[in-house]
Amino acid sequence: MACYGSSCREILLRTRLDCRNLSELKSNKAIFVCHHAPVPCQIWFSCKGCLIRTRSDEIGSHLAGVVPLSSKTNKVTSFLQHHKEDADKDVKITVSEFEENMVHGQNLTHSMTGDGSSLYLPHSMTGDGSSLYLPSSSQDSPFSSSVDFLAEASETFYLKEINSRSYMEDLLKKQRQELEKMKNKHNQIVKELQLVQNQKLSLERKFMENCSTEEELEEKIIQAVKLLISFKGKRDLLWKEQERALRESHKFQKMVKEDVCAMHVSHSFDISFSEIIEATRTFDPSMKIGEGRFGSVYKGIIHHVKVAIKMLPSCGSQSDSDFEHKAEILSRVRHPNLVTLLCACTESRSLIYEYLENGSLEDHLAGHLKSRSLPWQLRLRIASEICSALIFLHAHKSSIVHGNLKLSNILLDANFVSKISDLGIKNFQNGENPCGKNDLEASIYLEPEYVDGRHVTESDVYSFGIILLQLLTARPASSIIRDMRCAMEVGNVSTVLDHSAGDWPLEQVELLAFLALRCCEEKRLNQPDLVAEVWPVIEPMRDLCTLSCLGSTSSRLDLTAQQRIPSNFVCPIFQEVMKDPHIAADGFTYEGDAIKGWLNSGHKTSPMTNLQLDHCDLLPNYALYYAIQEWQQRS
Ligand SMILES: Nc1ncnc2c1ncn2[C@@H]1O[C@H](COP(=O)(O)OP(=O)(O)OP(=O)(O)O)[C@@H](O)[C@H]1O
Repeated sequence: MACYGSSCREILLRTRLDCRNLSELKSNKAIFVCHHAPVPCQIWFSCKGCLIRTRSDEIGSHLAGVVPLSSKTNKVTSFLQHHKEDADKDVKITVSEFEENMVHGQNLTHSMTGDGSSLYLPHSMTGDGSSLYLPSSSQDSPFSSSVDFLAEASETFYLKEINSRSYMEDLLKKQRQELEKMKNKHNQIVKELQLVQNQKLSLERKFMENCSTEEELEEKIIQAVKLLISFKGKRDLLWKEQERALRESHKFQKMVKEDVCAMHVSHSFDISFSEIIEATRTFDPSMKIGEGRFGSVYKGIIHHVKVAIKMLPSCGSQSDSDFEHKAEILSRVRHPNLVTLLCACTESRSLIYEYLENGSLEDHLAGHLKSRSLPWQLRLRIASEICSALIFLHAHKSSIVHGNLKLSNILLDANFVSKISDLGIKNFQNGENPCGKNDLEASIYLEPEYVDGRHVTESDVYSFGIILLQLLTARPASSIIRDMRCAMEVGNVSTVLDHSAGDWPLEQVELLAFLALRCCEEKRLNQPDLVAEVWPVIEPMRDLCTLSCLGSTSSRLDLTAQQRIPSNFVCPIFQEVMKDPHIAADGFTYEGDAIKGWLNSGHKTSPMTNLQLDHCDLLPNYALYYAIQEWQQRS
């Protein structure tokens, strides 16, 4: 028997009895209990089911009372169950219990627990205050019965313990499984947490990057805004400068117009010879443009206007008034595609024309100029312009016939707008006809029926046919009709085309070639009518060219003329870029003021074709207006 510290509120009783020596108690506790328990208490010491000693052996007392075990069974069992913690462990009786039993003089029964340990049972446990009788090892001794009972109880207890243990083990197993699950879950959560932390880190990194990008962008925005502000300032300045320049330009244009008007109004050849000398720097060779059958041509500036001065040879019998009169009549014939006769100098028999900067069609098609070859779009447009001018002339009340139409007389202005020159020049020749058969070059353009020396409109149609063929082929006029006819017969116009003009639209080309050959018919009667047959074919081609030029930024026409003013932006009457374009009944677009002025002055015909207008209504051409605006902003 062992006792753990007196401060401990419980006494652990354990009997370690040596069965080999039954006469002596070895356990100090047992000895203590034996000595200190109240005398009336009966104490049995047992070991492994054997009664080894009673206190009577020690103190010579005898049993105070024997209580039959059977009547006490329940209470003992419950006591045992109550106090037994584990079969292998000690049985505990609290000090208070023990002392109480000691104080009240209750008997303690020291009983076996089945494993050799001993137990004191207070008498109170028997329920009636009598002490527990534990029979001896003999069959019928009370101690022996007690041991059986204890064994039985222990067995029951053991079984219950086993059940409880298996239950506990199951429980434990489940709890372990739960724990395992929890662990797995925990691990999973830890992993997820790790993942989230990684994501958080990368997000933080991105956030930092974004922050720095944002700062950079902000910086850039600030710089861009500063730039914008400075650009706006510059733009405002430029606008002001542009306005000022425009005002000056308008002023200048007004001056020029006034000068030109002054020339027109006078119509009296008030250009003196000294002015001609001044303009030509005394006929400086560097001012000479060329020499024709009707005289030399010089360039010069008169009244701020660039002009071409044609010095006619002295006209013999032709009087000054005759010269002046003829010049005056010619100067009144105005068309956008006719070179305008501005004034004349009777003194020197000079005719002063508007100056066209881009030379003649002959120069371009014969490759005399170093500039690029004319693209097909421009050639088709030129064809329509010449046709338009001829229709205008032929529709004139006196039916004006040019009579000297050829490539060298088709001039191109700064915008590559074509104009027919030398109109009526033959009227200044006395008697002799400069376009006689002896002039080989000029004769090629003459119709075969030209025999009587009298030109008729059909002569111009024939010449126009030759010019059309030359525009298509750029071949010499001498063999051009034959060449084209051959090509048409074998159905291969392409072989005679001038491919330096680009990819011709063959469908249109064939139409035009067919029309040109009809113009070149030997019999006048077989020639087509310009208004009824030629114009309806050529006009759509002109529109096609305009679309093609506008649509294709890479076209060669653009290369040559885009930097210049697009011809359709220029008013055919004012010859200026239009500010307020209006479409008239003839389908042409004019500057609003120009066409209104034309109509208000009593004209009922088209300024372009001289044909009667169906009506005098005008329609604003907004599409062209916006195109001009856009172009002006770009350039
Ligand atoms: N208004 C003009 N602007 C610019 N150049 C012109 C003008 N008129 C004529 N020329 C140029 O002057 C040159 C001579 O022209 P001109 O009309 O006198 O002779 P031609 O047309 O060559 O032959 P022809 O005398 O048979 O008509 C040509 O090269 C022509 O391009």
